[in-house]
Amino acid sequence: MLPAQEAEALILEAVHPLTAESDIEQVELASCRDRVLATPVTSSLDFPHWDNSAMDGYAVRFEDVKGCSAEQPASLNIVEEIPAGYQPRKRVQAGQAARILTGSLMPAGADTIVIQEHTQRHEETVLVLEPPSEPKAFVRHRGAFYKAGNPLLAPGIRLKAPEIAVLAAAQCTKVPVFRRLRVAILSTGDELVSPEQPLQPGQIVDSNQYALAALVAQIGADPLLMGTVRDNPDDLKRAISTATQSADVVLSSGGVSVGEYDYVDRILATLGANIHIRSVAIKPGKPLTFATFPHALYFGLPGNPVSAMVTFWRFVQPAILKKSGLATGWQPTFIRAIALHDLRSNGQRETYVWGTITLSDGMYHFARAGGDHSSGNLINLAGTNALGVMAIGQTQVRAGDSLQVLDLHRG
Ligand SMILES: Nc1nc2c(c(=O)[nH]1)N[C@H]1C(S)=C(S)[C@@H](COP(=O)(O)OP(=O)(O)OC[C@H]3O[C@@H](n4cnc5c(N)ncnc54)[C@H](O)[C@@H]3O)O[C@H]1N2
Ligand code: MOO
Ligand SMILES: [Mg+2]
Repeated sequence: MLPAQEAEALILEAVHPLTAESDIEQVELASCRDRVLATPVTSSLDFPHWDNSAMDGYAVRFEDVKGCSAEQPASLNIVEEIPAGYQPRKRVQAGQAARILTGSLMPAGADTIVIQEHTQRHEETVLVLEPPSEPKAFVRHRGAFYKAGNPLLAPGIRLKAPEIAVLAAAQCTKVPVFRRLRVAILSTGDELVSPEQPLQPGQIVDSNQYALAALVAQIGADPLLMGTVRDNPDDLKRAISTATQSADVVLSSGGVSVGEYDYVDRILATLGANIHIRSVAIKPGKPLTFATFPHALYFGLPGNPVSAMVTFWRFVQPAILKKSGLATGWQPTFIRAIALHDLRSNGQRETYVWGTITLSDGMYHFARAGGDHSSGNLINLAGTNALGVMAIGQTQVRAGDSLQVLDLHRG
């Protein structure tokens, strides 16, 4: 049994992110949300594109207003009004000002903005009652935010609202992103039926297929639902072989423990897979298989519903995120929280306790889910958003103690 951290390192080491030209596709700007940028983006535009005003007020020469006060205001003649989108035609000379609105182009001759609140308007004259704090006050200068030709966005970032705003402003209408990974999902077990089938004694519904498909889609990959496979070596061999040829990552659930119908590892071996991991010292999730084929990663997840999801969150999700081309941020998010209940473990494996984190007074608190913490109990996993972690050798956490928590940030 490998310690969890060693298993994680071994898995991430075996994951090679998408890089190839053939893995890049161009998507419309309006459809690029949550995709991973594949190539650097630069712009031929400066940001701001022109010197412009940050405030509604008057464009002036600092020289003309620097000594003014309410008692001795500077009186300036207004030569022009510059609303947004208008190209100024007049040069501001000594004793003159231009009326200007936020975002509008600075007129030639002016170097400073006086905000409207510091002025009094009398028809075509403006009195400046308070000098600007410094020359160039409230002027946004061309290129101050970004100079044309420099790197604008780096590859490997997830495109969210701020990055999409940058792409739009840079007129990048077709966005180069990595293709979505294909993740094949198959469930193994003679006892499994689909949700619409009537249940006979001994049968249960294949819930893992749906849970895993949701988890895969939630991190931006495409789930391929391959259905259920009987505990029969020939069927299983055919299904695994097909899955590894049609996907980047294959997830099976069930059939990885020590029973005589647990065929997955044996079949992986006969198909020539390189089996790196057969079990990990975590609870739930001990019988986790990780193997590699030349063009696919294979995770044989345990069949118990909670074990399948815990091993997904702890090991599969970081691997898929790394493989998808993300440059950072694929590691699981562990935070510190105060336990609201006593937690127990036999200390033999790293133990994951499901529950809920809430933030109050700037501190996270972890409440253990009520009910049975069996890895077969999918009922009380619903509504949780975090896993409390107890290290190997740690047999209890007392209410009020701080503990490490895996944040599942399920939104
Ligand atoms: N003698 C031992 N027995 C077991 C060990 C062990 O070390 N020695 N490990 C236990 C642990 S831990 C786990 S976890 C399970 C893992 O078993 P498998 O991965 O082989 O899975 P199955 O035996 O096929 O099924 C286990 C359990 O999960 C249910 N299941 C399976 N697939 C699904 C599905 N798609 N949807 C919902 N539920 C599913 C299945 O009906 C079983 O109840 O092994 C322990 N045994
Ligand atoms: O993975 Mo098992 O009990 O550790 O569910
Ligand atoms: Mg089994």
